This record gives sequence, C-alpha cells and structure tokens, in this order.
Amino acid sequence: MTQQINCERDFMMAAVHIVEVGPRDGLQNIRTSIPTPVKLGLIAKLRDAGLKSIELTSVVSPKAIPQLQDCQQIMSSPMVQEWLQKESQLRLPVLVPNTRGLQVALDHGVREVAVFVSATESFSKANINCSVDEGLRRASAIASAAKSQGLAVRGYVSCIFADPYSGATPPEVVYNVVSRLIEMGCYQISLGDTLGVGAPAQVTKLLDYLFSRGVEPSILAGHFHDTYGQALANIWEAYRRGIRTFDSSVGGLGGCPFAPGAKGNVATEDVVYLFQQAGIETGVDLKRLAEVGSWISHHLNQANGSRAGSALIAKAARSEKQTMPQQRMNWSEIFTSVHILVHKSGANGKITLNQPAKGNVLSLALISDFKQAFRKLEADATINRIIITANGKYFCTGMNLGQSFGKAAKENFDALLELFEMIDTSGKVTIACINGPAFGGGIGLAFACDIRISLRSVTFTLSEVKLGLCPAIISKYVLREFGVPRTREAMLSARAVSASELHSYGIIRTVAETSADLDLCLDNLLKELRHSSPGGSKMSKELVRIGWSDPNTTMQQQEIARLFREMTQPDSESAIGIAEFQKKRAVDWDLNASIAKSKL
Ligand SMILES: CC(C)(COP(=O)([O-])OP(=O)([O-])OC[C@H]1O[C@@H](n2cnc3c(N)ncnc32)[C@H](O)[C@@H]1OP(=O)([O-])[O-])[C@@H](O)C(=O)NCCC(=O)NCCSC(=O)C[C@@](C)(O)CC(=O)[O-]
Repeated sequence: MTQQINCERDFMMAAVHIVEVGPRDGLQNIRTSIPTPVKLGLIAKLRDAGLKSIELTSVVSPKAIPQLQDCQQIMSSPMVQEWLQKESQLRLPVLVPNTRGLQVALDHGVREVAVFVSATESFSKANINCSVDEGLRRASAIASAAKSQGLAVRGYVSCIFADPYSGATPPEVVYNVVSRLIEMGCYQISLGDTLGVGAPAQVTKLLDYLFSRGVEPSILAGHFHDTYGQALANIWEAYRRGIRTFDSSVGGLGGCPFAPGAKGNVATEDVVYLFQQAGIETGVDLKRLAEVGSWISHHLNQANGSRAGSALIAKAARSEKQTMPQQRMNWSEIFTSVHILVHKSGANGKITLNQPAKGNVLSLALISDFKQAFRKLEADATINRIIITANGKYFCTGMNLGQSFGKAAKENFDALLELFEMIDTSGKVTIACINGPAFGGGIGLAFACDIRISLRSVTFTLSEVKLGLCPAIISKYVLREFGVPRTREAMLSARAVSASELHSYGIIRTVAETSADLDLCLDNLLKELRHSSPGGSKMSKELVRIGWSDPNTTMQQQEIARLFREMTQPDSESAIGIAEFQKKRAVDWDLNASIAKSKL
C-alpha cells in the first residue's frame, strides 16, 4: 500500500486535491440531452480554472444513461486527445463498468479508469444488477486488465452511510469493499455518500473504523452529496482526519435518482472556498471556477447549486455596476420612419429597429430605411461608431417569411445580401446591442457587427432548417464568429443558443441582467472606445477581414504592407497618438476634431 502511495506522490502536491466529477457524475442525471460541444466546453473551462483531475465521462450503455451516449466523441475529441498525449499532470479518468468499456477507453488512449462497487447488497442489485461479490469480481477483472496496460485505476464505493432500500450501512461492509479495491490495485478509493445523508459524526465513526483496520488516510478520497446540507461539514471533518482528496461537481451539478429532490454533489466552488478560507491550497482559481459554474447553470437552465459561486458572481456583477459611468449618455433623434429610429450622441450613431408588432422582421421596407440611415451615418465623418438595437420583445425575427418565393425571394436575397455586407464592410466600429431574442437573419445582423453586448435572457436561434430553409446569406458571418463545429450543430439542431453560451466563447462581450444594465454596459463600452482611434480601428477591421477571408495569401501580405505604410505617414492619426503617448497622455479621439478628417 505504501508503495502505491509513493507512486502517486505527485498527485498529492496540492494540499487538497479535487477530483471534478461534474462532466460525468454531475451531468448523467440530467434528462435533457446536452450537446457534446457544451460538455467539451465545460471540460475545457474546468481545466482552465486549474482543476487537475476531471472525470471525463463513463463508457456505459446509451440505454442505461442516454446522457453519456457521446462518451466516445468526448474521448476522441482533438482537445482531449491532445491533453491525453501531452499533459501528463492532468488526470482524466473515465468510469468503466465492465471490460468492454475498458477496451473502448483503451482504444481512445485513456490513461486512467475508475471502477465502482456498492458497499451494500440492495443498491448493488438495483444499480448494476449483481451482488457485491460479483461487483467486486467485475471490478477486479477491469483493474487487472487496466493495470496490465499501464493504466491507473481509481475505485468508488457507493452507499457508505446508507442504502435507499436497506437503511444504514455497517462500517464492516464498507471496509470489506475498500480493502478488496486496495488489493486489486486501485491507487485511490473514493468513499461515496451516494444519498447525501451522512453527517460529520458518521464520517468520524467510519473513518476511525477504517483506520483501525489499517487503511491509510492517504489512499482514501471523500465523495459527498449535499442532500441534507452536510457535505461541506463532512469534508471538513474528513480533512481533519487526514483525507486530502475530495470529489465535487462544479455548480453542484448532479442529483441522486434514489432521493427525489436531493441536491447533487457538493459544489466544487464551495469546497475551494472552504479550503481557501482556511489557507489550504487547492490549485484552483476560484473566480474562474465560479464563472464556469454560472455558465453551465445558465446552459442547463437551472439554478446554480453553489452558494459560494452564486455569491461571487453576484459580487462581481455589483462591482462591475459600480464602475459604470454615473453620467448617462444623451441621445438626440436625427431621423425616424415607421420602421426605424436613428439617434446620435457625440461620435455615436444608433439605429433602432422599430417594428415591435412584427418582431422587427427584416421586411424590404425596413431594410430599405435601415440602409439609408446606415449610409448616412457611414458617410458622416463625425461618427466613429454605429450601434444596432431594437424596440420590443424581439431583437429581430429574421427574413420576412411572407416574401420567400418567386420575385419576392430574389428581392429579399438582394436586399439582405447588401444589408449584411454593408454592416460587415463598414469603416466604423459596429456594435449590436441585443435586447431580445434573435432568429435567422436577426443573428446575421448581430454577427455582422464587430462587437456584441446582450441581455443574458436572450436566445439566438438559427431556425431555418425547421422551415425547410438554410441560413444561406448569413452563414459566412455566423461561421466566422461561431466556428465550424458550433455553427454546424446550431444550424442542424436549430436550438436556442443562450447569450451565456456565446458570452463564454467571447462572441458576446458582455451580458447584462436587466435592460437598464444593458444600457449602462453600452454607455460604458462607448466611453471605453473613445480611446480607440477611428483610423486605427478601421485598419484593424480590414486586417481582421482579410485575415479571415484570405489568410496566408499575397493579397493579405500586400494589405498588411499597405496598412503599415499608411499608418506611419506623417499626416496620419498615429502622429497625434504617438505624440500624446510621449507626453504621457491618453487621447480622447471623439474630442479631437482633426482626427475625423484623417484620410484613413
Ligand atoms: C419570433 C416568434 C417566436 C414570435 O412568436 P410570438 O411572440 O407568438 O409572435 P407572433 O408569431 O404572433 O409574431 C408577431 C408578428 O410577427 C410576424 N413575424 C415574426 N417573425 C416573422 C418572420 N420571420 N417573417 C414574417 N413575419 C414574422 C408574425 O407573423 C406576427 O405577425 P401578425 O400575425 O401579427 O401579422 C415567431 O413569430 C417566429 O417563430 N417567427 C419566425 C422566426 C424565424 O424562424 N426566423 C427565421 C427566418 S428565416 C431567415 O432569416 C433566413 C435567412 C436570412 O437566414 C436566410 C439567409 O441567410 O440566406
């Protein structure tokens, strides 16, 4: 046993090691299917937050756990494959119920597997339809095959305190399973309070019993569910008795199918907070982790199960609000039609779609008014930015479906094509301020812009496939911003993609909780952009555009050379920007009238 522990010494470098089980144990109880990219996004974010052990998935039958039917896609994803090959410090265990599952894991280059056995007969029968002894035999077969291939094996014991059918679990039966898992070569045994019924007094009693029978604390881990709100207290008690590894799930994801209404695993954020407050290192960045918990909770449309995570997110939102400008911007109306409103505030022009009764559908008349207003703002040398927003419940419901065929379709095509191109090729900085759901062409409108801010409640639906259509014209903007696999999945599923998801990918810069907050975010952004020169912004946009459309071509090289030449001309904006820099002053480009006349 001692030798086993020595082999794993690097694993115990942090004072407390956390095994994140959210992507497997947490998600497996959720009924609605979660897209694979979301699961991979979760895994990537957990790793970025500093978690060094993330349980990826479980190789189970799709009939038993439909949610994990994409286990092979998870394991074979390029990201996971790269980590498996290159990141030796990162542990990515995969749960396997039998040797067939082990083979699948081996085929994907997995370096660590987990086996599970119930401490009690009734749960074993209900969960995996066999006795505890048979469960141990299966685990032993997996462990010996895995070890012969050089894999590390972790063992789970479930129902350490109680079984949903037979009541309290005697410590002797837990010892029986723990000692057998140690014998078969598991480097660590995770003690699972599957029902979440245990309290610190029971933790003390069980651990003392196990230690009295010679089990070393360093080979044990705690896996506590929070049904009765005791998980953190149990962890603290276990820590005080020498346990240094704990399983947990970001956002408290999970649940117990045998305890209706039961909470899930203890939340990773809460565990990290507990130890951080005690000055005990976990190696996890709590702020980033709280953002991951908030992100996945929004994705799953469920309350954040982490108390510490929710508190940190609320605190961050409060401090963001406090840093917002106190003085609101004044917008004066410069043009109105039945379809749109146009306002101006300093160097900012704003076009508001104003057909709320029609969901701000992109009718030919609205497009025509929009283009006219946009052209005027584009030609106005005093305008540096153009904001697109909307009135009413919807930001924009896309192409006018009443004009989908024949001559009307051709007119629609021409009008839409020109509309999106005009925004995309604008020399001004374009900002979509998205205050309601967007469909089809509405997403095109937002994605053709340079920067997006949004209400958190907003959804983005590429609904075209449901209508027998495809997002033809807008596809290039969606692909550019959202990337190929995510665009394909969103187009094919026609699902409502949340603003939170887009925010997590950086496609939306800021999400606001209320309309008032969104207005403040816009003010804040516009204030910040006053320090970006109009010419420098225009050139930057050109660089991004050509880098996207013609990367590594002679054309790109020529464009880079041309822009470099232009930006270093003595009469260019840079003459002012650099002179002010040398005087240690930041330029407010909106105030500098001469800059508007720049030839750039
Ligand atoms: C948005 C909800 C959920 C609101 O659902 P709701 O809140 O129940 O309201 P509603 O459905 O009563 O809508 C209010 C009014 O807006 C109209 N409306 C609303 N949307 C459109 C539309 N697109 N075309 C024509 N009319 C539309 C709708 O017909 C109705 O008019 P009313 O009956 O009162 O006269 C519902 O109306 C809806 O599902 N609309 C369709 C949204 C959609 O699927 N948009 C995608 C359009 S296809 C597209 O954009 C193609 C494109 C541009 O991508 C192609 C390319 O890129 O090449």
